[in-house]
Parts: sequence; structure tokens; C-alpha cells
Amino acid sequence: MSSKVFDCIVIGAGIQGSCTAYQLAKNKQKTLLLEQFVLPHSRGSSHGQTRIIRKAYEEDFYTQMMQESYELWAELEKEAGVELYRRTGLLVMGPEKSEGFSKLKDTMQRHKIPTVFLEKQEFNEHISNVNLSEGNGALIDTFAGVLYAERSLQAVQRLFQCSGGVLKDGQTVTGVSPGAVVTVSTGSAVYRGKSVVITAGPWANTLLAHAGLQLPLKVVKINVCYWKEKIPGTYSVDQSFPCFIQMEPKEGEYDIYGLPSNEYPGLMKVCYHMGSETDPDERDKQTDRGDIDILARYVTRCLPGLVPAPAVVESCMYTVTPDHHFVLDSHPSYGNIIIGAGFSGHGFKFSPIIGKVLSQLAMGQVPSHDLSPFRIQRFQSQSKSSL
Ligand SMILES: Cc1cc2nc3c(=O)[nH]c(=O)nc-3n(C[C@H](O)[C@H](O)[C@H](O)COP(=O)(O)OP(=O)(O)OC[C@H]3O[C@@H](n4cnc5c(N)ncnc54)[C@H](O)[C@@H]3O)c2cc1C
Ligand SMILES: O=C(O)[C@@H]1CCCC=N1
Repeated sequence: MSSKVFDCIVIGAGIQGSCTAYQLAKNKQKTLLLEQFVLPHSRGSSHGQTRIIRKAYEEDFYTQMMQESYELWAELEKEAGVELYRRTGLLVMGPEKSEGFSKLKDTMQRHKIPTVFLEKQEFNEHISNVNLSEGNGALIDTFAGVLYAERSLQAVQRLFQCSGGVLKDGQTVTGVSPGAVVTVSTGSAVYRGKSVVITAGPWANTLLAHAGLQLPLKVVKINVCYWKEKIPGTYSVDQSFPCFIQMEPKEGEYDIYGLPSNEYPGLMKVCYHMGSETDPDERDKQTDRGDIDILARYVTRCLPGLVPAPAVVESCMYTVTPDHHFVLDSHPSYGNIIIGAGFSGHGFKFSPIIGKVLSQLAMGQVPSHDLSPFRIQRFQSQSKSSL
């Protein structure tokens, strides 16, 4: 048995665990980052080439957190010496009179986020190849853009190791024993840490069961669809085509979002912001394509320059909370077990700031952001502590 006691053990080397581990190492904490799969892998939520970064949110707290997150992304880019963010702007479209679209518009104005509001005629003049749905409004979050996801993940893991952190992949954590010093077991080793951070993505509840806690999390499989441009380049990042979010494409439907063609030339990524429930270990057995039907209808209606059948379909998972807000908190019974979970398909852009606040909790510091929207307590009857 290893006698070394780490200041912190982080379980799960997706983007949230990797950013947390890096912050801890930067703060001179002896940190161990454990990952079940051999890295890099494509079995969780942080793989793939691109993600959207934006300040356009309905809720003040997300827009506020993004102010610092953009600064931390710029810092990371400098430290890593690679481009992680590309500014494209984000086009948001949604039913003009809906609560969601109005709230988002108000939040942008209240926080003075650089925004262009587009009337129907301006829209048609400036945004070719997109049909604005009847009754929809449109705006552009001008500093939004694309994050290079896989590159970011690898950069953060590299920086963590360069700061003295220990990264062990291919090690599945099979036991977590709470205590003043927490014992973490894998199939082949036992580690001890003064604190533990659980950032296990879709496997959060499997890990939390060891610490007597279950959260109301739903894991869904996302079909990541790429659609062929009828004329190559029409929706390309090089032609300054923006990312987009279509709120409420139809009543009762989830948002649809897209990123300009970039990682696969001639193919634009357009996805549905929900999927069908899955067991994370059986992801590929979930073959529901109802979301692809919704997307194909939307592409036909609103993106006429794309062939309305996906050319490439990849897989990813969301871990969704009932209110779609994150969980960033300490374990209700063990203050030295910290939980980052339930990122509900929109957590990547926040990862540097999430890493910062989770590391602050692990170091016993007061977090630098108000974490009240992210507390476990909000679920009350839904989260059952089995202790
Ligand atoms: C298709 C798709 C599109 C998205 N688009 C956006 C976007 O545009 N913008 C945005 O901001 N966000 C977006 N997101 C969300 C974002 O990618 C996620 O919120 C984020 O990647 C979650 O990271 P994570 O570290 O929590 O989870 P993961 O990346 O899943 O990491 C968890 C890690 O824990 C490991 N692990 C689990 N159990 C164990 C164990 N027992 N022992 C050791 N290791 C373990 C797993 O193997 C995994 O590597 C998108 C997500 C998807 C799927
Ligand atoms: O987080 C994001 O920006 C994307 C787009 C909207 C839906 C989810 N992910």
C-alpha cells in the first residue's frame, strides 16, 4: 500500500477534473488525477474537436461566471502556447415572445454584453443560408465562438503534469472510503488523500454510491451529427459563419445548436440538445434516432444549404440534472469530498472557472463565486443519502 498522502485526489480526467487538478497543482497541492480509460478516450463527455463558448444565457449567474471564464481561457491559451478559442459570434434565434428568448435578451442587456439585435430584414441581408422561423427574433453574442475541446483537454492535462501533478490513466476507482484522510482504491492500488474531488461525468452516481450519496442525474446519449454543405464552404468558419442556437425550434422541443464547418471540411455540426437515456457503460446499445428526425426537419426548413441527412454521426453523453444547472458542492456528510457533476450538456465553456471553484472547495477556501444555484440541497427529496 502506498504510504504517500496526497493533498487531493481528483477522480475523472474529463475537462472538469483536469481543470480542477491543474488549479490544485498550481496552488502547490500534491495532486493525483485518476482516469479509468487510457487517455485520450472518446467514452465520456469531453471528447470531440469543438464546443461553443458564449455569454448568452438566460440566467445572470452563468453570464457572470463567463466573464471570468473568458479571462481564464485566455490565460490557459498563453500558458499552453496553442489556440484554444476562435471568435465566430453566436447567432441566437428564438420565439420573440417566449420567456426564454426574452430573458436571454434582458440578461445580455443588463450585463452590457456586446450584442447585435437583428430585425427580420437585417437578418435576411446579413445571414444568408439561414431561414429565420416565423415569429422568431434574432441576436448575435459577438464575442462567442468555438473552443477547441480535445486540444484544450490535452493542454490542461499537460500543464497539470508540468506543474508537478501525477496523472494515472487506465485506473478505475472501485472504492472511496470517507474519513479525515480519504482512501481511494483502484483494481491495482490504494491511494490516500486529505481531500477528494469526484468529477466522474456520466459515472458520477456510481462513484457517489461509495460515499453513500445519489443525485437525481439522467445520462443521455447525444447523436453528434455533421451535415454536408451542398456548396462546400457555405457555412464555414473561414467564411465567418457563426455558431448558432435555435431556441424552441417547435413547441415542446429542445434547443438545436450548430457550429460552423471546421473540423471536418464541408461538414457542419448541428445537434439536438437532448438525447435518450443510457447506461454510460452501454452507450452504443442506445440506438434511438428520434433526435435525428427532428434535426433533419429543421435542416430542411432553416438551413437550406445543407443536405438534410447526416453525413457523420458520432456519440457523446450529457449528465442532466432536473433544472439543467450544475452540481458544485461538498458532500453533505463529508466536507473533504467535493463533487462536480450534472453539467447538463453546457459545462465545457465554464471548465476553467469550475476548476477554480472546485479546487477552492478542496483546499477548504471560500469559493470566489456564489455557488448557491449549484448546491445539492436544492434537490432535497430527490437526492437520497443512504448513510
Ligand atoms: C455532444 C456534446 C456537445 C456539447 N456542447 C457543448 C458546448 O457547445 N459548450 C459547452 O460549454 N459544453 C458543451 N457540452 C458539455 C461539455 O462537453 C460537458 O459539460 C463536459 O465535457 C463535462 O465534463 P466532465 O469532466 O464532467 O465529464 P467527462 O468528460 O465525462 O469526464 C469524466 C471522466 O471521469 C472518468 N471516470 C468515471 N468514472 C471513473 C472511475 N470510477 N475511475 C476513474 N475515472 C472515472 C471518465 O472516464 C471520464 O473521463 C457538450 C457535450 C456534448 C456531449
Ligand atoms: O453550451 C452550449 O453553448 C451548447 C449550445 C446550447 C446547448 C448546449 N450546448
